Amino acid sequence: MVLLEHQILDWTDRLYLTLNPEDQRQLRFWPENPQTFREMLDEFARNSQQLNEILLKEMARSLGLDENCFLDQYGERPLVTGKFNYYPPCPMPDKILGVRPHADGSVLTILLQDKEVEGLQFLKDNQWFRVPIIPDALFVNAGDQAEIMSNGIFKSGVHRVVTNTERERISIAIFCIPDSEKEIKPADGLIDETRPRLYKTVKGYVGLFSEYYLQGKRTIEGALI
Ligand SMILES: O=C(O)CCC(=O)C(=O)O
Ligand SMILES: [Fe+2]
Repeated sequence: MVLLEHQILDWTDRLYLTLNPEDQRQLRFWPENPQTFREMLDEFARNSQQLNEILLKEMARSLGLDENCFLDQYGERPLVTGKFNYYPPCPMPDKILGVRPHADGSVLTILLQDKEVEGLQFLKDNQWFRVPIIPDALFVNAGDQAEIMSNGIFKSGVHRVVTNTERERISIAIFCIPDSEKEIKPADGLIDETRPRLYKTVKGYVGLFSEYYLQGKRTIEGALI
């Protein structure tokens, strides 16, 4: 998205499609070619939502919480968006990134990586670590809203995508996002004297994302108490 005149662009082309709620789908933007695309994407969306549910229940249980504790925060009409990323070969990979460092604004992101070309890296202890390719495996990462709900236990990792001069790369990211009308906050069971509440109650969180991203800031900083 180009929101500012002098914005630094990422080396990527993207297609965003809203997958859920179904009545929000804008089918005119859904490719008709190949013919199986729409049906396959519909199935992928449904399976991704199921995976999101299973993972959130297990995440809650792993912290000794009621299994629906995180899932209940999604509200009536959770949003699922699919982001199709295309990174063309880049003549100057040391000067520009495919995606600049950021953390996702979702609760969970389910990523299908390119089967052959690496590019995704995560930041840990001030060092970038490559995410290896495991063909057909899904890579799942916690986003800012998982960090908020878990009062900082599940960290929303900072990541970036590097480009290369030789080969194009593709990936599909599915972002699982609560209803924008629903308030998100740290689970009560995760707050006590030894672990004080770290985050405010937020609403419509992903709406804040672009503004922070363009300023090179982390959105979650705005949610800290
Ligand atoms: O292309 C990738 O591997 C990841 C892209 C990403 O981080 C994003 O779309 O938020
Ligand atoms: Fe991301």
